[in-house]
Amino acid sequence: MTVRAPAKVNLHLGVGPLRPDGYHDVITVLQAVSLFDDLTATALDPTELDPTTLDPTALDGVPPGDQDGVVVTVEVSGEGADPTARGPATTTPDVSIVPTGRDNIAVRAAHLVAEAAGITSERVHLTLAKGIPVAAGMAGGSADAAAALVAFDALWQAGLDRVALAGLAARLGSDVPFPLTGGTALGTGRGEQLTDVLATGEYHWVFALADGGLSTPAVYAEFDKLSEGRLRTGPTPADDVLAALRTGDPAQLGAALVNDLQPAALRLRPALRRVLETGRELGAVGAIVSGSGPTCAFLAAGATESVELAASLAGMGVARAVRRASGPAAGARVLEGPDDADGSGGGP
Ligand SMILES: C[C@](O)(CO)[C@H](O)COP(=O)(O)OP(=O)(O)OC[C@H]1O[C@@H](n2ccc(N)nc2=O)[C@H](O)[C@@H]1O
Ligand SMILES: Nc1ncnc2c1ncn2[C@@H]1O[C@H](COP(=O)(O)OP(=O)(O)OP(=O)(O)O)[C@@H](O)[C@H]1O
Repeated sequence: MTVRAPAKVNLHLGVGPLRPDGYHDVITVLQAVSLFDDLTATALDPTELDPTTLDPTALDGVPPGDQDGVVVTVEVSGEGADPTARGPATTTPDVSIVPTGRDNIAVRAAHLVAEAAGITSERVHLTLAKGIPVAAGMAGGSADAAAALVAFDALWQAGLDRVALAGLAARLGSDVPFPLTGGTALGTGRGEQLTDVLATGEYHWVFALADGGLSTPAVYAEFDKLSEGRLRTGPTPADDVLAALRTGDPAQLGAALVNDLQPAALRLRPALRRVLETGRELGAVGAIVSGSGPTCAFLAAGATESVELAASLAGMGVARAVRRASGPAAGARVLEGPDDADGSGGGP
């Protein structure tokens, strides 16, 4: 079974002061965009993990005590696939590499579904075909976690409803509930409490991907440093973005984009300033760091303009890669088969 889940961009990210629990209250407007991760879950015969025949790397990261119960192995391709995965261990942790053991967020999602469904012994192999850049502020891990919740709920016939899935999602991360639903939504609390917003129109985005990732906690910590000594009340409300979304006018939305984490991301990655300026000079109607960065998101006036903007940005050589996407995109859903590779659900 394959489940496809979308990336996100924060159209508004208002951040309040640090809370006692280590999180920040936020008011955010999230839009799902058409960059996807595809998660394929294949149930294995338990003998396929027989220790005498098993690939010795298949249980990497699985504590010995857990190897008789629910075992989920992971293989990654695309963005974040570790070229040295089978080579010697390195000492420098790289946030832009996707882990394949128990710390992969999709595996953590599988264990939560197993717990909720009373599953104690299953073997499943996951392949993650990642189109969403890693540690890039586009919620790629969260998309995989959402996809895993949907996949394991179906595979193990757990019968979890949307509310139950959203509850498990919030336990996995603040960004995880959103890719379950997709579209455009308002997030409050630490970002996990979602409500629908009235949005019209289709928006054409260009994303400038950066070399290496940025750690979300590090960016929030930098935000705290920058806020020191300033009187901060709650997070800034999203009124301008919400009003722009009702009009469907990209220029109005572009002018209303807000990201309170942007100064922190720019402090950690000063080179992003130049990327944002370049996009603006090339005619983007909006330019912003996506979430905790380091991806820069540019809103184009329309589809044609986005093609031109992407080509020009790529030509300027300011980014590792440039991707076009449109929003809002659908939330996590099962692909019906090979004919559904475009994610349309196989409908007419
Ligand atoms: C930057 C955003 O992507 C914007 O949507 C999110 O706020 C981050 O969401 P996420 O990656 O799912 O983050 P979580 O896994 O929940 O939290 C990771 C860490 O980020 C920081 N964090 C996250 C969310 C939040 N509202 N306040 C925080 O301070 C905390 O240090 C936390 O320990
Ligand atoms: N399935 C996964 N895909 C990507 N990263 C994962 C996954 N599982 C665990 N991780 C780890 O999570 C970290 C954050 O990766 P992710 O791609 O979700 O970042 P992000 O897009 O910046 O997150 P967000 O926008 O939600 O703050 C990475 O450093 C990575 O090592």
